[in-house]
Amino acid sequence: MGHGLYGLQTSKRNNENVKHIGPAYTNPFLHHTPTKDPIMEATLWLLPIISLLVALFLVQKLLMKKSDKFRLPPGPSKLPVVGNLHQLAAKNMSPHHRLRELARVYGPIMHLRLGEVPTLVVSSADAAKEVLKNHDIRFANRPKLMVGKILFYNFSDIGLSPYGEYWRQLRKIATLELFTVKRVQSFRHVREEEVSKFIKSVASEAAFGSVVNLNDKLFGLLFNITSRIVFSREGEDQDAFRVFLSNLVDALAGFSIADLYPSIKLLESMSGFRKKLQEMIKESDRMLDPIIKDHLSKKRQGKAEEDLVDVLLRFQKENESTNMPFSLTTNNIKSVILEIFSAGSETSFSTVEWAMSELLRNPKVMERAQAEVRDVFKKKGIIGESSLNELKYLKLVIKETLRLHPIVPLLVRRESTEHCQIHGYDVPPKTRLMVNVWAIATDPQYWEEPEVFKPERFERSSIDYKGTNFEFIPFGSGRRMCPAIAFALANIELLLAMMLYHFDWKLPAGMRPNDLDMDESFGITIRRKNALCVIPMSYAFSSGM
Ligand code: HEM
Repeated sequence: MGHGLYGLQTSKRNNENVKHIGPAYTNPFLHHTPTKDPIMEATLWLLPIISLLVALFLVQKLLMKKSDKFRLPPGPSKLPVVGNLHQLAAKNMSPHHRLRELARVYGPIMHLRLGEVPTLVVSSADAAKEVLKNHDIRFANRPKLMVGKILFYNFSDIGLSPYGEYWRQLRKIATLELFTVKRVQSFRHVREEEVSKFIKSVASEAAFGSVVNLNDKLFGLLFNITSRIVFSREGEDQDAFRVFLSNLVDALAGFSIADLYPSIKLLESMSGFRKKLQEMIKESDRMLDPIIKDHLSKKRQGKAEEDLVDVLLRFQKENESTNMPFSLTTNNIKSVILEIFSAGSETSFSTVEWAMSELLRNPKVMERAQAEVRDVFKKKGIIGESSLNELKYLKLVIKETLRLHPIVPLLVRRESTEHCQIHGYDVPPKTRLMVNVWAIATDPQYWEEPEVFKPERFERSSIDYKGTNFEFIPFGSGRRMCPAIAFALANIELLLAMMLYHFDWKLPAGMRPNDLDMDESFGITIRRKNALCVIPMSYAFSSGM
């Protein structure tokens, strides 16, 4: 498939030469447009929506008749038009929690209809193996969510692009160029410098016995590391990016009204979702256009160290000059950068925050992990990445964190391309797939005391991150599994090791370990609802380390 399919070159918002002009930047997400006449507006909204819903109901009736001959998986009864949306929204629980509850009633292979979208929800290791291994190719596609169309330049990132030649080529660049172990190692000095700045900043607060908001500090750190790796700059506009990221995560969930009723194109504009995404792409262009321009300028030519934007531009140039059938437009490159940037900061930051939360709630585990880090670093006399391989227990702590808090608990949405049978049930084409990896990783069928944080459970186990042990697949499995595991672990391991080496950590006055809340914010990723606030006490500075 040619790249022309993926670039929206004709549209104004995707004009690669677009420049940010006009007055000083204001964050579009923090402003509301005042409505003129709410009653009139509501009436104008309702009439077409009701007619559309009635039409949709009739179409669904027809479709249901057609699908009678199928043996669909079990699931809760469906209401006209909304399907099972009301059951998913009930109890105000995050989707992965609610889906686990429903799976306990209807079984590990469950059929839902979310709006008009048929959805298969898989909640056991056996069933996950069936869809992600035995039928991997049939579920290797991604649904065409609006966010992919607008924000990722017509699905031209890695994660949302349809299964096909373009994705294959891009995935090859990802695994052979962007996320190789060698590339990850080449950024070691970036991670070490940024983590060292972070440690100093925490130490200065520790000197006063202050309570530190780890959420803010960790986000800032991961944002800086990712900015330097991707485009060799310290992160700018951190606050605006945080809001941007939060909107992006919501949009990726696929729960916007336009994504739930994809056949009603009018809903894209009526719901305001299209407008919001268009504002986001302007914001993204405002951040990325100068970066690309800067990388193309003479200034950067001949720089010894390639960042990820350089790698992508080099690939673009090489393919153009050799007339390869596959090449990348600048919009394609921006789309990949945006994806790496979002995935790179959010996932690692949340994992470290959950790991620290679990360690604070489990002082014995904290003690053992700290003893190991301090022992290894002191013996080797090196505090940094080269000692990480010896931190066996710390690696188990990270595994156990990802078991209880897999950051993408339902995996990134997939969609079936053809009819198939899963454990005797029919799954028609264009069925969306959610694999509840959190429900599987907390299932007593596979895990003893599944709700307890116990890194030792992995001590004599061969379970790894490669996606072949289906009771533990925080990075997914199969063709579309996360290509950046080494990239993610490099950040997480170094950061945690340094935090445990340099500080003892205490909860704010009067709080006992069990008082620390572990509430998740509502959404499609697993994030802490409340910031993690702790008191660091410097440990190692006196020993000159
Ligand atoms: C703790 C950290 C991370 C976790 C838990 C995680 C998890 C995941 C999961 C569950 C998927 C979907 C897999 C599937 O559909 O089977 C995914 C896909 C992806 N991840 Fe990660 N990820 C992490 C870090 C990262 C980082 C740091 C990057 C990039 C710098 C990244 C880039 C991607 C990309 C590009 C895809 C899409 C792959 C495709 O569709 O072919 N991830 N990740």
